[in-house]
Amino acid sequence: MENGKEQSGKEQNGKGQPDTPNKFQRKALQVPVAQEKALAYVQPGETEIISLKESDGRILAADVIAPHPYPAFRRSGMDGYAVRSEDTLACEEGETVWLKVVDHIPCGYVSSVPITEGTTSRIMTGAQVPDGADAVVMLEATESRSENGETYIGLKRAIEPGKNVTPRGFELQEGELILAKGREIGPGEISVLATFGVHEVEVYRRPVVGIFSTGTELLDIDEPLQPGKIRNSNTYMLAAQIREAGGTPVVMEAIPDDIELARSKVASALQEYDIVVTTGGVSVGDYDIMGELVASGGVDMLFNKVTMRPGSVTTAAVKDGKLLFALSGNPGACFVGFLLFVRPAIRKKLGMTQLHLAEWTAELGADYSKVNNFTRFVRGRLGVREGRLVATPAQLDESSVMVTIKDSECLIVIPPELKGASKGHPVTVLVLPGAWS
Ligand SMILES: Nc1nc2c(c(=O)[nH]1)N[C@H]1C(S)=C(S)[C@@H](COP(=O)(O)OP(=O)(O)OC[C@H]3O[C@@H](n4cnc5c(N)ncnc54)[C@H](O)[C@@H]3O)O[C@H]1N2
Ligand code: MOO
Ligand SMILES: [Mg+2]
Repeated sequence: MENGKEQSGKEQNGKGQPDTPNKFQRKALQVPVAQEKALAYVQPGETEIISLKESDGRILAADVIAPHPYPAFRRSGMDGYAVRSEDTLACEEGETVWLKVVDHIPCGYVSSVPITEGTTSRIMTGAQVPDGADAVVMLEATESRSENGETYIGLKRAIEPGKNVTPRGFELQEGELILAKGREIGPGEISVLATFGVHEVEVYRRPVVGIFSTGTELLDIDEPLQPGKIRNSNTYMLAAQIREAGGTPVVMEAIPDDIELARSKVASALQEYDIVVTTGGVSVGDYDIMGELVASGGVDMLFNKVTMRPGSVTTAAVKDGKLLFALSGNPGACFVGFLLFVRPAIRKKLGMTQLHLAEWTAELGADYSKVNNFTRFVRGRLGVREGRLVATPAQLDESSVMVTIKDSECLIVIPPELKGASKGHPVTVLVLPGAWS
């Protein structure tokens, strides 16, 4: 049963918990409106300077400009001989052109012998092409002979100017923008930064995100199962999601459904961490303390209902400019609530520009019949059929269902006006982090 906890809560209501009169009246915001409302409180955070060696996955906080051209010198693309192309023109008349070898140029060595008419230097891939030469002939295209202690190489084919020579600045010119602020550092970025000797980088500090779950039913993951109780999976799922988003999770102990305990925990967490995320207790049940906490002052509520499923009860508040996201306890809703609201906030704090999940268009892989007044974000798999992207909804996609989260590659967006959708219908999909990338 999807909302079992609220039902048991109601049974216990007989023990005398009065209902708060207006706690059921919530104004539902559209997802983009709610997202913007929360994101308005987020500014890119502080920056720090770290070693490039440790920078994988971090976000650049400043533009990086090329301090020199790259390549910085004319570079040979082959093992062979550096020549003046005009010396090889005679090959066009069928002659073998013989050139005297005047130097031997390994990588890292700069020849002081310029190439003049009738001469050549043996050169290796990656070495600086000597002055005077404008092409490199591959070793395989040459023959050699020795005469009076000198080596000559013979060429049978003319070579065009520039052949096998990478010009200075071919990849980047001095002063060109290498990487813009807001860029995530990955292997390619590390390669380019290392090339330019940028051994330290200014990056945004990872936002520290405090997490705690609420629920008297929660056991920690190392505890044996007890009647009526469940293990706390949301906290650890969220910690992983926070890490993926670029934040540093701080796992706090779960608390029972005690509003005063939650209040003090929220207050101290908001002082200590950049963002606070809770799960559970945001609906209208008797023990849904987070909904009540947010509505009862101490923090400014931004919203407590969003026109989405799962996660309709996703709640957000702000205190001294810091965001509190109170996500649903239902694992599916917690997962989606994080992706739509918390992840973009972490990414904005990190100075990233692409805050939201990538949006693609796909064909629905199976009929989807559930109708709702709210936009559904249905867990699904992505595949390609006859060259077209296909998104297939999970068999079990209820908010309370945990097990299909692990199989999801996207969230299929089913707006209410579709009234369900049949197989083949074009749908927007939000691609989950890590899926297909
Ligand atoms: N009368 C109504 N009942 C419900 C409504 C409603 O509008 N009216 N909304 C439903 C929707 S939608 C959702 S979603 C849930 C939201 O529930 P809460 O956010 O209040 O969460 P809880 O009541 O604390 O728990 C719900 C469910 O999730 C389990 N849970 C909680 N924390 C964790 C955790 N850390 N790890 C794993 N699972 C967790 C909990 O045991 C419950 O089964 O309310 C509906 N009801
Ligand atoms: O918040 Mo609930 O099912 O809409 O997931
Ligand atoms: Mg509840």
